[in-house]
Amino acid sequence: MYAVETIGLTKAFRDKRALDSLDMRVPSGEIYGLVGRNGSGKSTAMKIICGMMSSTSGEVRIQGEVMSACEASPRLGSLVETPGIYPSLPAIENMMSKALTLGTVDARHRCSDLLEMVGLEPANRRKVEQYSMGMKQRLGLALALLGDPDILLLDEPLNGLDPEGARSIRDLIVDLNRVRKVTVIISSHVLDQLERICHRYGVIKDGRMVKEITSEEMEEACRGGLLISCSEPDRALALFSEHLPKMKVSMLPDGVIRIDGDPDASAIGALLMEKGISVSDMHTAARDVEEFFVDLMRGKTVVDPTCCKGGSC
Ligand SMILES: Nc1ncnc2c1ncn2[C@@H]1O[C@H](COP(=O)(O)OP(=O)(O)OP(=O)(O)O)[C@@H](O)[C@H]1O
Repeated sequence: MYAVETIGLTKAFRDKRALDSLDMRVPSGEIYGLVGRNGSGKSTAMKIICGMMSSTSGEVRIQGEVMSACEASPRLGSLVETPGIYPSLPAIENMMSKALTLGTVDARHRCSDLLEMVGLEPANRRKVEQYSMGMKQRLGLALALLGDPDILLLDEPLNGLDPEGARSIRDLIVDLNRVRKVTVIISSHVLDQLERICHRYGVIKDGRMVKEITSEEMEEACRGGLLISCSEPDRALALFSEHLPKMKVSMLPDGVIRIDGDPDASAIGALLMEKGISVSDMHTAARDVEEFFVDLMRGKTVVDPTCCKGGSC
């Protein structure tokens, strides 16, 4: 059973399909990065999953249970768009207001604990309108955690944060996942931020899921391969196709041959020598992770189906 699953989720705004039969599967206990270019449908998916918006068709399941339109699961906390913050109140009063709505037991203690956990001072009487972007994000996170959710939905929580602020929010997310076993769905187009914390990624384009991929599969796909410059690249390419049928071999525009994955360089060198092809250069090179995602977001199929176990890549 998945923590969150969408099946054929579709959202049409007049002439625009923001989501087009989106299938998304988020296993329990993972940090899932929702990746896509601007306008690809990330926020729309988040809003429908957390019950802020209805879908045109399709299904959302939270922990296996089918959700009705605009129904908010009590097991889910969210930080999507501007959270329900009252700017003229201090953080603790904002927390108390939501705690009262939720009927939180021992509310003041719980609110103070959560504010401390996200790095805000519960006794600070400053109005939230005077807070920095990072402080508001922290408050939004504390509010999302008030119902003690199993699942946390965070739409661009690192937006506008300086490197230190982003790192502390990232640390907090990792901590919630590791210690409290909270499943986290986080959207961002700051790829290197996600790369540090996610177990799995869903890459969406034009409202459709292009690929769901684990971080291990991504590492494998980006591990790169062997780049070979030799005297007769065309003959070498034919040779590799014959002798290395399971390897993905391609010729780059400059005539360099690339063998993906982790081929045995010395055996390849020996094969070329045996066939009288001289090698001027041979080295391994990794594929850039950002480039990998950008290719996926553009809809390019960049993952070699032979590189992953189990066929899920
Ligand atoms: N209320 C709306 N009315 C009309 N079109 C909308 C509405 N909300 C979103 N859209 C359109 O749906 C598409 C998906 O938008 P969405 O905000 O979900 O994308 P996103 O991936 O979150 O983008 P970003 O990274 O810029 O936040 C966009 O083309 C957007 O213009």
